[in-house]
Amino acid sequence: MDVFLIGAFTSPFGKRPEADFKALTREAVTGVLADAGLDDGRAIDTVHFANSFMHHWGQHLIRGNVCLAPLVEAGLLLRHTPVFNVEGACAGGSIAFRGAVNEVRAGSARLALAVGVEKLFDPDNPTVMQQLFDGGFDSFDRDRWMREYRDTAAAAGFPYAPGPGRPVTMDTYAIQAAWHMATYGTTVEQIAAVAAKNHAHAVHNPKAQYRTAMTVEQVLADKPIAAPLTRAMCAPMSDGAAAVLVCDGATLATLPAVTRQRAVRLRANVFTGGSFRQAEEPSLTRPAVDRAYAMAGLGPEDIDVVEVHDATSFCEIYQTEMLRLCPEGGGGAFAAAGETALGGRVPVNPSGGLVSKGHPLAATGLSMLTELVTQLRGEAGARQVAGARIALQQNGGGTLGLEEAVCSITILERRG
Ligand SMILES: CC(=O)CC(=O)SCCNC(=O)CCNC(=O)[C@H](O)C(C)(C)COP(=O)(O)OP(=O)(O)OC[C@H]1O[C@@H](n2cnc3c(N)ncnc32)[C@H](O)[C@@H]1OP(=O)(O)O
Repeated sequence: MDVFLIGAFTSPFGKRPEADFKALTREAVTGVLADAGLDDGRAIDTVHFANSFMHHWGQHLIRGNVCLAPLVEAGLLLRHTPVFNVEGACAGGSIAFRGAVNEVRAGSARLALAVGVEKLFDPDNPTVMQQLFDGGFDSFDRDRWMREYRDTAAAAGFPYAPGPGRPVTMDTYAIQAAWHMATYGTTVEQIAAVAAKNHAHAVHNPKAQYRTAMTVEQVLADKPIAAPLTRAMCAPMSDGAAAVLVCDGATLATLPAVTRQRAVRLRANVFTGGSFRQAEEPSLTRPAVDRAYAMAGLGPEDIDVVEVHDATSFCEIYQTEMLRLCPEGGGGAFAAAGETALGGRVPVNPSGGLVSKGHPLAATGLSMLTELVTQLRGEAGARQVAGARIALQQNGGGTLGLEEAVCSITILERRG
């Protein structure tokens, strides 16, 4: 059954101590309804709600129900609308999207909403991310997995040394970056070129957390986080929310003409799950994207615009390889040659990516979809990819060993 994205919305991302979870949820839901041209959400049959960190702020269970209750009270959603709470770290929003899509496909909903809401920035506890991942990683035997890459990384001149002031996520990506440099000859300048490209893209994204262009030299000179990564190559701590509304073809036919015209078709949605053996295999992205290409009857050469999970700028290099947009090991040179910049062969992260746009975990996957829907509608203004018809999202979540625990690939197509 065809599934259509009829609304997509992302709140401004950033350090937003003024906005609590309910306020961010309201922003996302009212925003997506307005985007879809709906006066209210009373026709929504089901809501899938993603969050990872609300426990830190005192809300452990039924997180979405609590955040959505004021909207039910205000008459924006029907009483008794079911809410499904999901958690998938940085891919939580994509998991919520999958839930909404599956309900439409199964016929249990005609109109389904996916929402992701997150608050990471705590002025009273700036190391909250570090604490969460450190606790979780103990049970994943992190050191055993890091050892697999550590020797190669050391040979590249970047021996792993645990340090304060950063979460272990940045360490795992630093080690992978060093391994890539040693194995393929990728340079730190190429990683910095990816960061500089995304910071330049974010200048044109009014919702982005950081909208200041940076040169390669400025990126390299920024605060060291975990060698070879500097701060300007790392996703920041962010608050924000995003939402996507999906429906079936029969429902689409009943909606206002402007909503129908701006609707985007889902061509493929594939997930893969992590294992403890990832260090011995290609990333989760490779099997996921191969299935997605087969499902859509498309290949990498058909993709016009991409949003990838650049938790660090190194990740973008690796993911462009795993998505088959360039040869394995060639991601650094591909980016440095401008192929992934706006105006290049296949623009990647026109939104600015996680590094500049921000990375409020559970909202991230849905914000990527918002960007791609905006691009396919031709509404992205100064960051528009000319003639974009097919778009691809890659969103990773959590970490098992050294790679993600969840990978989501979504392919979207412009209608008409
Ligand atoms: C495993 C998965 O599930 C997959 C994943 O995605 S893992 C990723 C999950 N996210 C993370 O782990 C977050 C990683 N990032 C961090 O922990 C921190 O941002 C950091 C350690 C990299 C830097 O922390 P810090 O040094 O304390 O910097 P911070 O105080 O936040 O920022 C200071 C200034 O630097 C600048 N800055 C920070 N990050 C920046 C960035 N990415 N780009 C540009 N400028 C930046 C800003 O001017 C900022 O000023 P504001 O406070 O006004 O925003």
